[in-house]
Amino acid sequence: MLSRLDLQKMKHNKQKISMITAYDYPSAKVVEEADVDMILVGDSLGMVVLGYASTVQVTVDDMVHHAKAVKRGAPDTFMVVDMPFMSYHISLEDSLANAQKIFQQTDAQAIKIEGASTEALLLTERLSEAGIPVVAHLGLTPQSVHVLGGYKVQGNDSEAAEKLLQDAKAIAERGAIALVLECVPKELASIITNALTIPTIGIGAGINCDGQVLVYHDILQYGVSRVPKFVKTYADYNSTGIEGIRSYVSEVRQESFPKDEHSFTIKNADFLPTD
Ligand SMILES: Nc1nc(=O)c2c([nH]1)NC[C@@H]1CN(c3ccc(C(=O)N[C@@H](CCC(=O)O)C(=O)O)cc3)CN21
Ligand SMILES: CC(C)C(=O)C(=O)O
Ligand SMILES: [Mg+2]
Repeated sequence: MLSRLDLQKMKHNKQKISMITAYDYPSAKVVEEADVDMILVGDSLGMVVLGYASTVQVTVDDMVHHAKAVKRGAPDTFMVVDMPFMSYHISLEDSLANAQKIFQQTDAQAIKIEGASTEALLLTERLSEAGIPVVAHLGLTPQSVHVLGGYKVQGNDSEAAEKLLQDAKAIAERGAIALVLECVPKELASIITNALTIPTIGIGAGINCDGQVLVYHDILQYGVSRVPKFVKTYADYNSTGIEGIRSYVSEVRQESFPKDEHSFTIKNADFLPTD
């Protein structure tokens, strides 16, 4: 399994890091089989697999429940788990306890927190000191969607771009092992990537990040209807899945399923009860 040192080495050697989300046992098995470098149990699970309108409703218990299933499906892959909305902004004590719960109960390799707020910076330092690796997440931070006013590209003017760079440096200084950059112009993501010794993992942040992350269901077109501009889909599960299920339904109706090969036969017909 990857370690923090391997991540830095990969950046140094310009070896790109692949990351994908997974939310349950089967998706984790598929992802580990496909040899991805890192798994993210993202709080996007609230939208993608629970059907919420945003990630704001997701709880610590939701994250633990899903991450445990992911670990069972992908025991040998580096697993990062998102800390959900408001689980690290009430008090430092609560934040540490929530991080401990997620890290210990799920057997994760790192936790991820959004933003560079006072709380996020302090927590990153305290968790790193305590032995819990932290992945940072800047740019579009979906837990703040109601403050940002939508899922929009960030760092578009000189002031916002400068703040993003300073935030990235600050969170790296506090000990973050990697930085997810979401929906940032590729030129700015490139500058931030060059300014840091820790790897950047982009989602909608261009080719010059040290790695890329996408949502499992976006890559496979699985249960999602509209996908963001930065997504490339590599399979079409919606079509093949619906097609397969339609065939099943139709064969049940036509009595062409099940056939003998899907059925059991009794060894001695004398044992059959009479009605
Ligand atoms: N399925 C899925 N994929 C994701 O990548 C994802 C989620 N869900 N849920 C949590 C967040 C939300 N994300 C999103 C959602 C929408 C856009 C989006 O529609 N962006 C516009 C650009 C808007 C603008 O700046 O004008 C786009 O057209 O892509 C971006 C990120 C990323 N995350
Ligand atoms: C989109 C990625 C970076 C994420 O945080 C998530 O899936 O929750
Ligand atoms: Mg997330």
